[in-house]
Amino acid sequence: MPRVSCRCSGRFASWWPVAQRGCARRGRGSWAMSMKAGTYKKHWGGVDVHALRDIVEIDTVRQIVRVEPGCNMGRLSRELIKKGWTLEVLPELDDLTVGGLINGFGIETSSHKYGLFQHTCTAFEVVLPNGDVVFCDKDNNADLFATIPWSHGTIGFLTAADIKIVRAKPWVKMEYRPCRTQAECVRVFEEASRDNGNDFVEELMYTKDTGVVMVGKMVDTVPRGGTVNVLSRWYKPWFFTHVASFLNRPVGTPNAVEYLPLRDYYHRHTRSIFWEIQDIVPFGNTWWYRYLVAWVGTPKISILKMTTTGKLKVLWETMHVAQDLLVPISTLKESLDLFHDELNVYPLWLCPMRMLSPPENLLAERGERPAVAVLDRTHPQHAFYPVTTPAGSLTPPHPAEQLFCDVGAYGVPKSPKFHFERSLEVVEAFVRKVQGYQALYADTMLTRAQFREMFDHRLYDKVRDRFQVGSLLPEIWDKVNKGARS
Ligand SMILES: NC(=O)C1=CN([C@@H]2O[C@H](COP(=O)(O)OP(=O)(O)OC[C@H]3O[C@@H](n4cnc5c(N)ncnc54)[C@H](OP(=O)(O)O)[C@@H]3O)[C@@H](O)[C@H]2O)C=CC1
Ligand SMILES: C=C(/C=C/[C@@H](C)[C@H]1CC[C@H]2C3=CC=C4C[C@@H](O)CC[C@]4(C)[C@H]3CC[C@]12C)C(C)C
Repeated sequence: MPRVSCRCSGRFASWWPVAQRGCARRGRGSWAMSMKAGTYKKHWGGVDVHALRDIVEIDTVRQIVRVEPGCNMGRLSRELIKKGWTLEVLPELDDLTVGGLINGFGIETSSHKYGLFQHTCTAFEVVLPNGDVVFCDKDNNADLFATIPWSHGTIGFLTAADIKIVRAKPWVKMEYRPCRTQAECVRVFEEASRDNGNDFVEELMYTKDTGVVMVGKMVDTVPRGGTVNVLSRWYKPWFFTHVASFLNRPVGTPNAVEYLPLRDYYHRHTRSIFWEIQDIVPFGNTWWYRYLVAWVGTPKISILKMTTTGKLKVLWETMHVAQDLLVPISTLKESLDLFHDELNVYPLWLCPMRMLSPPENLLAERGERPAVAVLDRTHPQHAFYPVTTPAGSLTPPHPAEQLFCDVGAYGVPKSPKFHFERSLEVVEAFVRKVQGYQALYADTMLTRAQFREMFDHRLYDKVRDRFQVGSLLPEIWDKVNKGARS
């Protein structure tokens, strides 16, 4: 059986005894993007995968990049774009890692075409709790391949992944479409998301009724007279404030168009950590801050995490939310209303994502009728996709429901109703009702039973039994529930 990267496997001989003493975890600790450190990192044995962060190979014939799990998006975008290539889905914060995006979830503004980050992977190399190094793809160990995404390291350690690459063009032609009613915000966003001719689709909602839909296409050149905006320059305003300015244009003026360097586009939210920076450095968008301090760079999330302690930490945990909910697009209006009522946090991030059906062999094994008939097979890249996970949990609730939307709320809620735990429970109950999903980097109040209701564990349980993961590795809920993080 082919292996993705055998050179990693030698390192496990010395790691594994730690895992066998009870449980195992990766060694990234507070460097990780998850909001809080897992307390499991203190109690359970550890396996350090820090050293695995290389780009092993860029195969332009097979259109695959082979990477180790610690490689981050900042590095991948730099190396690939330099060579004229990019990932189908390249999440926007520089420090997000391949391992975290596959074992958790990864999304970007091209997800309306390609699905989640994990859908663009074609093979994984995994070290199982018994020390075996296993290769998996859609034909070999397909069940393992399907269950690694969303499994949060509870089946084994990912040591390498093959990810699809596509040709990159140097510029993104970006059109900003301001919308001034909630109905318009939903309609314009949905129409753009259903159009595969758009390379990138995103919306920032600034109030309940106003938002800017951004539609991007990769292009080779900037036409004469085209407006170029090099977003990464230190003196540029934060991206979300720049986007908000398009709402000030008089109604009826043509939509603004800008040309953004591709890599600047991808990392447009890195400098302002979406918009979290406004609560961390409230004067950070002033001209004097930019000239005196901002040129040094943005504070790293990992550093912020390590330095947020004591009362400040309690404040962040009770007065601030960071939640991403994946909901069927047909429920977008209802979701926006609920978010407004319970949280009233703006800007809100809207990112469309294509929901992909599990492969027929796995559905048949589960005794289910394939929903593939409704997939858009006219596009060659959509002909086959693996199950998302756990256990195909991200299968659309209804075959016709293929488009979902990530609604991201990051900031300090202004709703008078807001109470951290109660509001989170209300929002989670809504997401379960509409058969949506929750991102697990943030807090979840779900009980184990509710969690199993949101994420279908059938294949996941089978795979853990098959590889005798047993008590060597915890279940996902044991790692992500509120009590397991501090
Ligand atoms: N646009 C996007 O998609 C964005 C996504 N995010 C979120 O951030 C997360 C990614 O952040 P990042 O800091 O890279 O990842 P994390 O270190 O936060 O890891 C996320 C999860 O994946 C597990 N994991 C990571 N690497 C491996 C591996 N090699 N083998 C097995 N399990 C692994 C971690 O286990 P353990 O806890 O044991 O280390 C953890 O449970 C995503 O899961 C996503 O939800 C955040 C911002 C933007
Ligand atoms: C998942 C998505 C986006 C998420 C980001 C907005 C959040 C991911 C990690 C979050 C943070 C981690 C740690 C922090 C330290 C604290 O002291 C302050 C807050 C924060 C910086 C926090 C801020 C929000 C995140 C960056 C989408 C794109 C799918």
